[in-house]
Amino acid sequence: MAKAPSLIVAKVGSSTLVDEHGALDRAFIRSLCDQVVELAHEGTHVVLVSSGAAAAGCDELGLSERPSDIMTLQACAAAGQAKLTEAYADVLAERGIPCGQVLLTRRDVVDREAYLNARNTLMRLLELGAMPVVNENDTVSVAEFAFGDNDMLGAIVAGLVSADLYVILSDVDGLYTANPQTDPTAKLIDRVSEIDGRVSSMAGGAGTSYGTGGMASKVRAARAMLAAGIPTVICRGRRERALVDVAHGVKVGTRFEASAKETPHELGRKLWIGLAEVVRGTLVVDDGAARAVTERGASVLPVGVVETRGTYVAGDVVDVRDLSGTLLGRGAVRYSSEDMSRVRGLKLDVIARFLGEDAAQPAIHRDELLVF
Ligand SMILES: Nc1ncnc2c1ncn2[C@@H]1O[C@H](COP(=O)(O)OP(=O)(O)O)[C@@H](O)[C@H]1O
Ligand SMILES: N[C@@H](CCC(=O)OP(=O)(O)O)C(=O)O
Repeated sequence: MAKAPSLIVAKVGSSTLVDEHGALDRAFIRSLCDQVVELAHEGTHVVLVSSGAAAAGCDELGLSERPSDIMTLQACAAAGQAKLTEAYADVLAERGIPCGQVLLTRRDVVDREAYLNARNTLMRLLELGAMPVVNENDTVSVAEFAFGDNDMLGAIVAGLVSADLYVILSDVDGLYTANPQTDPTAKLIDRVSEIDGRVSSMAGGAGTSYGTGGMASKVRAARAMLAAGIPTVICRGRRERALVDVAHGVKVGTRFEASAKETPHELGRKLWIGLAEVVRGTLVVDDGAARAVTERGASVLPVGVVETRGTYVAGDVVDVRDLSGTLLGRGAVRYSSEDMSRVRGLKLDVIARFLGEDAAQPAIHRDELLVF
């Protein structure tokens, strides 16, 4: 029998958290917390990524339907987040478990220091026997800094804490060959080992007015987890004991099994860069550099960079593309765009001679480069 996971990140969607009247479904929250407690007794910790703030806030503020303007939506999220955390905290307290609220934005994972602080907080909460409840900080996240959907936030958190398993609890049994709400012939897929264009094209948008990303965002998150070597299961959250069964290795929903080329631990640092969608520029590399990066996992050296695009500072995330424009990877660049245009095409010893030893660095170090 497979070893029980010691750390699970479980993401639960809005459509699973609210009842048919749009109010928080406390019976569901109780059953979810019961499962978390049962797993804790077995030595499996759970970090919960919970959506539902905007949905709960609509109910709290007396709005009959989900607003479409961003400011009212953010106000709903603020009102609802308080209710949501209170609901988890009350139920967990009855079971003797404290809960800690962690609200993140994409900016937090792009910034290395904030990323480490978030990780330290999550790990410390677990050490202290508390369950972290994570959500996007919707009141400050707008436009480019918004995760937009919590499926990817959950994937980022799973990478952040080097989880053994990522579970997406949704309002559907898993990934079907087509949206089962509109296609009655759609079949459930129980296992996926590679996400190609065929798999991606099966996954459509959200099924209810509460959900935001639909199956498409879950499959994107699963793809990131495959790259990180973290197995991912998408299943129906309301299925009785869904989380416990998945943790026990029962076949439930759709399982995306990682190819495990690299261990999650090794990939943890790179994942935050690869998933950061605030990309400030592009390095175009020659064929030799492209081969070195993709075949040998080498760093990108200035000598292989033929073109730099965009305006960035050292530490920003940039794309790496080959001469035909294919995206090879994404990494944290060590030069500003201004310096990059000076050093591109030069060998490190030449850069050292003209600019000093300290200035002679890889354009992107292999440890800070996620190759796709
Ligand atoms: N191929 C597919 N398989 C399963 N569900 C799909 C598929 N394509 C689209 N969907 C829709 O995705 C929905 C789940 O996503 P979403 O509504 O965002 O839920 P959540 O609130 O759990 O994030 C399903 O209810 C379904 O309507
Ligand atoms: N941060 C938002 C949730 C966004 C989101 O991704 O929702 P869902 O698609 O239901 O997981 C909220 O709490 O309302």
